[in-house]
Amino acid sequence: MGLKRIIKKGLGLGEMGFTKGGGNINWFPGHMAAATRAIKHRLKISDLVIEVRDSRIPLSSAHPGLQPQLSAKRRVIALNKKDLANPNILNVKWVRHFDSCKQDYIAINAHSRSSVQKLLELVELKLKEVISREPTLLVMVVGVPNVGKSALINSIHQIALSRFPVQEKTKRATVGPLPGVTQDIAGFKIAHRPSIYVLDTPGVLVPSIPDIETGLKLALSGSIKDSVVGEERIAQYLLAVLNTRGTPLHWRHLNNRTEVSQSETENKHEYNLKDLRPKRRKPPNASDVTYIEDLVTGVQRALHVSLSEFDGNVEDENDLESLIEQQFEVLQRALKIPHKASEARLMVSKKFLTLFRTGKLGPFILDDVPDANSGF
Ligand SMILES: Nc1nc2c(ncn2[C@@H]2O[C@H](COP(=O)(O)OP(=O)(O)OP(=O)(O)O)[C@@H](O)[C@H]2O)c(=O)[nH]1
Repeated sequence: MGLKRIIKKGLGLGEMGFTKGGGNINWFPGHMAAATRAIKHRLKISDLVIEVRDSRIPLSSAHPGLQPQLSAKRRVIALNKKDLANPNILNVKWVRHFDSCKQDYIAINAHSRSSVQKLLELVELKLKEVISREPTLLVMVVGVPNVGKSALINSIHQIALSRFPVQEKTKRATVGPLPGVTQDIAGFKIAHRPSIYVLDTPGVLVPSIPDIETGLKLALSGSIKDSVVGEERIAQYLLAVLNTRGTPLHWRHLNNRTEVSQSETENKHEYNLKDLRPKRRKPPNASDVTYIEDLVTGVQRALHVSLSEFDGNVEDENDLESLIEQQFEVLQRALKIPHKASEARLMVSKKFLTLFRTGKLGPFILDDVPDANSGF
């Protein structure tokens, strides 16, 4: 298939931070090895683990190496960032998959209080149905980088404060999970009788990369730093995925607003796409929103036209490569990147990735649902 081949050929196997075939990655900082040992220790003393994964990559954001320890524990998989994942695929195919594995899971948005509350209800249910006499139960949050562990723990903290305001004075409760031994572990109290604490420090798992495509998916979702793989390769991969799935062919809903507001936006080349990130205090103003909407429409229109007019075969690696090359050029115009910019290709890649990662190009799930019984 064109996508698989282009990943190996066009994306420069071996030049990336991956070893051949995927394998270990050479960017893994030494201090994370110590962190992994600490996670194993905290896992031992926890009564339940919330394994956070990215809904866009429900399998690639798992950590196969730690799965034996995780599945030996009471575990709830929190498929976070559900707002960025295709709801039809998530709520039907993936739900069926996790059900068939008999694995407790819940799709959440870590920024949404009601969503996190539902997760906590499931956690309490799982703990209380088995343990009622323990005075203190511990819940640990783990996951690979950038899946939203801190966002989740912040939301849990807010909910904990509303349930047990006394925490406000002490901020954090130190709990002694083993009889007679007080451990220096801090958590937020979320339930009483038995007391349930969620540890305030998440366990950061090292992403596992069994093959190059998994590495690219992790990079696209932000679990591996862009600099390890290179923005251009990640953008190439994204274009390969979009084209082989025929996604741009669905972008027919294009209106004429881009032309209408072209003059308004032409002078705003310096607008920073970082401003797309949600801001609490200063939401983007109306003209910024219009600018982003026009940019998205322009990008979708450019990809729609280039794919629908393409007379090659996207399953053929050479054809797919030449289509992607053309698309880099049309994207440069759509993203209003000055033609002579020496770093144009890098700028195109960065802006295009930002649009995808913030969900502006629509919800997406990159992993395919595995065959029955192939694990989770
Ligand atoms: N759209 C969306 N973004 C989210 C969600 N949860 C977290 N994020 C964003 O994802 C990014 C990473 O979130 P963090 O909470 O820092 O992720 P983390 O797992 O703690 O990351 P590390 O500290 O690298 O291990 C941030 O920009 C969050 O705002 C979610 O449910 N939806």
